[in-house]
Amino acid sequence: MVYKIEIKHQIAIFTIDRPEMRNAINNEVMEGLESFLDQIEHDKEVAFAVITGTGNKAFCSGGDLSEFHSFMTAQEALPMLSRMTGLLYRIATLPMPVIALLNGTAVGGGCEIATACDYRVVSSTARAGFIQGTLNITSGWGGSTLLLEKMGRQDVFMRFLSEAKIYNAQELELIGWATHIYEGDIQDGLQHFLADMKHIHPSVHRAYKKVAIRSYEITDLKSRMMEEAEQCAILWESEAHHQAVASFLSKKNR
Ligand SMILES: CC[C@@H](C(=O)O)C(=O)SCCNC(=O)CCNC(=O)[C@H](O)C(C)(C)COP(=O)(O)OP(=O)(O)OC[C@H]1O[C@@H](n2cnc3c(N)ncnc32)[C@H](O)[C@@H]1OP(=O)(O)O
Repeated sequence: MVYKIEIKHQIAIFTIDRPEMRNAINNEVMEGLESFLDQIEHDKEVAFAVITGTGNKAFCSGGDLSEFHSFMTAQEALPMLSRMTGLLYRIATLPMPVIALLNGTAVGGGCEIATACDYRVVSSTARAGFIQGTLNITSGWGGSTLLLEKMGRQDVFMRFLSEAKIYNAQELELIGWATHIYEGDIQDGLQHFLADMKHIHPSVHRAYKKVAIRSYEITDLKSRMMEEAEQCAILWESEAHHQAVASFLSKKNR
C-alpha cells in the first residue's frame, strides 16, 4: 500500500506513503486519493481533512517521473494530467477545511496539491516550489490556476511560478503561501494549528468553506484548471521536456 487513510477524532488524514520516492504520485496513490475523497465527501462527522506524507524529507515530489516518462505526446500525457486536475478540484471544493501538513519538501505537483488545500501548515525545515519550469513544462494539475485564484498578489505568485525555484519555510510564510510554520513534532504542529478552531462546531467551518469557494462555479474554475492541464500537455511533448526528465532519471539510475 502506498498510502494510508485514517479517520480519528473527526479528522480524516490521507498520508502518501512512498518516502523512498519522496512521496511521488503514481497511479496507485491517485486511486488512494480518489477513495479518500469518496469516503469523506459526504461524511458530516469529518470536521477537518488533512493531506500529508510519510517521513520528514518530502511532503510530495509531484508526479512519479519514472512512471510518467513513458508519455511522449500530449494525447498520452493529458489523461493523467486531467485526472489529477479533477482530484485537485475535488480537494479544493471539499465541504470541510482541508489542511496540507507539510512534513517536508513539496515540489512540482506536490506544491499543487498543497495549494489546493485551504491551509498549508509547514515544518520549519520544509521547502516548496513550482519547479515545473525546470522541466520545460508548466504545472499541469490545475495548481497555478488555484494559486492565482486563491493567493493575494499576482506579481508575487507569477514570480513564484516563473522562477521555478524552491523557497524555504520562512520565504513561504513571507509571500503568504504558508499559513503556519511549526517546529519539531508534526502531530504537535497540527494540534497547535487546530487548537483555536477545534472548539468551534464543524458546521461553522463548513459554512465558511462554502463562502470561500462560492465563486468557483460562477467563474468555472474547473474548466480553467483543465485548460492549464491542456497547456501543460502541449509542452509535455517537447524535446526539451523529455531531455530534462531523462537527465533527472539518469541521476537516479547512476
Ligand atoms: C507530472 C506532473 C507535473 C505537474 O503537473 O506538476 C509534475 O509534478 S512534474 C514532477 C516534478 N517533480 C520533480 O521534478 C521532483 C524531482 N525530485 C526532486 O527534485 C528531489 O527528489 C527532491 C523532491 C527535492 C528530494 O531530494 P532528495 O531528498 O535529495 O531526494 P532524491 O532526489 O535523492 O530522491 C530520492 C529518490 O526518490 C526519487 N524521486 C524523487 N522524486 C521523484 C519523482 N517526482 N519521480 C520519480 N522519482 C522521484 C529519486 O529519483 C531518488 O530515487 P533513487 O535514486 O532510486 O533513490
